[in-house]
Amino acid sequence: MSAAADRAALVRIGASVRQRLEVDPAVHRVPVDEAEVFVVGGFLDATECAHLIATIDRVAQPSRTFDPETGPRYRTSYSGDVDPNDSFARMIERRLCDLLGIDPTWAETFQGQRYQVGQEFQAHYDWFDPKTPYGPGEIKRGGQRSWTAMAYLNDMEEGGATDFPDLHFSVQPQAGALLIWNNMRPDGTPNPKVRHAAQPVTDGVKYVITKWFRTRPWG
Ligand SMILES: O=C(O)CCC(=O)C(=O)O
Ligand SMILES: [Fe+2]
Repeated sequence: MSAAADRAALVRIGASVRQRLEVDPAVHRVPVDEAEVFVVGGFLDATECAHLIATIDRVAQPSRTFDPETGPRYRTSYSGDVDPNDSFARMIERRLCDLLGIDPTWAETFQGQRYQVGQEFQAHYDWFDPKTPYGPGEIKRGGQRSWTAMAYLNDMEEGGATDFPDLHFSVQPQAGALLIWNNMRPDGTPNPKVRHAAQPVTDGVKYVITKWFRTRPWG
């Protein structure tokens, strides 16, 4: 797959998801100019959040990152992949993929993540940099990460926000809310403005579940 073909595919997936989300009355666009960010309140109900939290507690291990250069404090949360054959996870996956209009085979397995007091995920991009040692391999295996969808599984009154420093906004976790953003610009190139961080948790435990969509079938 050539870089140009991938870029054209990223333009297409950017446009198709944008058009679908913009006409969905449950979806709200975050008013920022330099990136496409959407929120959906109540995407998951309380029972679904509780079920996913229990799943994360079963699979969570100290988080890893792709980049071996990152320091020890870079991603201190615990995370783990949700069993892709779990029927409950598949039901949530179908709902999410239907919302975005992307086939589930184009997305990575759900990753659950848990942050205890003091834990964080420092500022990063979800898109792959082809200049890193792991970038070309990932891009070969399903292509660039196009959209990210992340659901909060519990409320946090303070601490643990998802912060987009270059877009000047942050989102405080609310149980069941879904945050969706395009990692690319509409022209299919990586968006330098979508850098984001999970700020340190100051009280309680934060749980999220994330799905990263690619450019073509993954895996
Ligand atoms: O936990 C958050 O608020 C952000 C998580 C994140 O950036 C990711 O999973 O890629
Ligand atoms: Fe991220």
